[in-house]
Amino acid sequence: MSQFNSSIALSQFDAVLFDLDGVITATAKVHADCWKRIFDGFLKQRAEETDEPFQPFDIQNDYKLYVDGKMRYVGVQSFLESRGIQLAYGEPSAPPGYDTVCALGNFKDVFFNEVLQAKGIEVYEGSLALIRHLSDRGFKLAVVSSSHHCKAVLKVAGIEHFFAAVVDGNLVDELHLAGKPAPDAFLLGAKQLGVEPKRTIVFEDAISGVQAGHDGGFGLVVGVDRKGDPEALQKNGADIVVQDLSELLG
Ligand SMILES: O=P(O)(O)OC[C@H]1O[C@@H](O)[C@H](O)[C@@H](O)[C@@H]1O
Repeated sequence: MSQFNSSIALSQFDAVLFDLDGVITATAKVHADCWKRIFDGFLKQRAEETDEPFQPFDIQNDYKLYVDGKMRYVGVQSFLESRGIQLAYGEPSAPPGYDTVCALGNFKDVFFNEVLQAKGIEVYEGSLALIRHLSDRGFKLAVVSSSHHCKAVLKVAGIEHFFAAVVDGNLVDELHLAGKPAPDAFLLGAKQLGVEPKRTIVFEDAISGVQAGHDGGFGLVVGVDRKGDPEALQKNGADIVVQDLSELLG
């Protein structure tokens, strides 16, 4: 029997669904930094207008709990709600700005594109090694990400050929699916691969992502702890937690 590591038998599974940002590529940090930049600008302006103290966006807390893994505008809404701030939703076509949920999300996207252009994309070595290992052994692989940049990131990283299906933010929008923490995007990934959720492994670094994997009834949800908080992933649905995917190569 082929072993994943001492406790996971590969023969129990046919497929693997990977989140992108923070699991395959180091782009979770880029997203988090860009969100901080945009929310801090917004919160500073609001503090001046309302005479209330400026309480900055905290990546460790605010990003992790309210934004990480979620669809762009859902993340904005979720964070604003946590601060008791009401803002009109606006239109996805809105120019970047601070006046609506969509404008804030679009503003962040401007920064994200700039940083990506300037810094490029880092693929985690351990993730690439595991992807190669699974691909060589005939596993069906897919990427399931909330990001609209998912396909571009996979392409620039030169790894798109490993994946038989990609469910990204564009497809979630197009099909009007509920984004993570709802399991719909992962379930669509499994459907596109033609596999049973029970025989599929999910890899996720976000709280919203392990919740989605758990609620989708997947055979194994692996939490990838890039933020030094394995308990948060375990509490929200991860069956096991690793620091790096290379740990599963045994
Ligand atoms: O704005 P995008 O690129 O569509 O990304 C949406 C979300 O994608 C997720 O993968 C990230 O964890 C979030 O930080 C990000 O907000």
